[in-house]
Amino acid sequence: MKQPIVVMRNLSKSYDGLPILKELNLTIYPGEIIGYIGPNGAGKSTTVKILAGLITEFQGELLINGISIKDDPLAVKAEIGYVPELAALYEVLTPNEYFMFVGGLHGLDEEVIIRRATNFLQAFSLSDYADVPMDTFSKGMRQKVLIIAGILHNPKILILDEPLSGLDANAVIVIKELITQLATRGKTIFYCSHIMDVVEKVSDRIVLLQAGEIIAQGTMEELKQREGQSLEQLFSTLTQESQQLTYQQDLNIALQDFN
Ligand SMILES: Nc1ncnc2c1ncn2[C@@H]1O[C@H](COP(=O)(O)OP(=O)(O)OP(=O)(O)O)[C@@H](O)[C@H]1O
Repeated sequence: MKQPIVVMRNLSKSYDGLPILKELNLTIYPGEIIGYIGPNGAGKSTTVKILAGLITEFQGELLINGISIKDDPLAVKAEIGYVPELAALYEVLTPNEYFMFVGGLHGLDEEVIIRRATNFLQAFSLSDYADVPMDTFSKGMRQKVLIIAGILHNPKILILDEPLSGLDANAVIVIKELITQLATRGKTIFYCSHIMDVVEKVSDRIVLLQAGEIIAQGTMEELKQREGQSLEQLFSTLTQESQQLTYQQDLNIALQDFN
């Protein structure tokens, strides 16, 4: 049996006494693609910020590659690549300048940074923009740059928060393939999203989060067998049915003058 790469034990987080994450228990193995799913406000981003070492105040235990993030945050951060959902980019820089900056923070040699950046820019059809300031870039182009920056240091764990937002169909295919290929090479992918069809296609295991609690997890097949429904229906049943009804009623009221 492989050693787990991530172990969460009773991981909890509160803000002003309000519980946001409630005793999460999760064990993840190298090469797994985890689809981390939940409605807005469920606590997905809070979980990944803890995983990425950005939130250090929490209860419970988090081990990355056997090391407690509380004991050695720097060692843990070196193993993690994080692509946030709404990331700020230094727009005055070109992609190459940005990669030199990010790679430098990770202590990579210039030559390694240039080789990896050049190859990924080529794979993402961005070679022509390698030396163009990013303030003119589309949302999708920026997202590609952020993803490359997240993997430049060859992390064992890649955390992607809504990675496909703003990407066109071709880019989605490339990113999906990238995720699969990284997992084949033993990397662990922690993929947060509410876009069911993509998660269904790429994930080995789906973890459903609702109001800070893991309410179901398993492979797509296991979840389907369990409920006999598609993941989207299951997700709706498990997390959103009552909200959805309220929302439909509210929308009908809001639209009553629009006939
Ligand atoms: N710094 C903070 N202070 C107080 N409350 C916070 C803070 N950060 C997050 N929260 C609250 O924690 C809850 C979970 O937020 P989080 O961003 O983790 O959810 P999410 O599942 O990522 O949602 P989304 O899909 O909308 O990104 C929300 O109710 C949010 O208001």
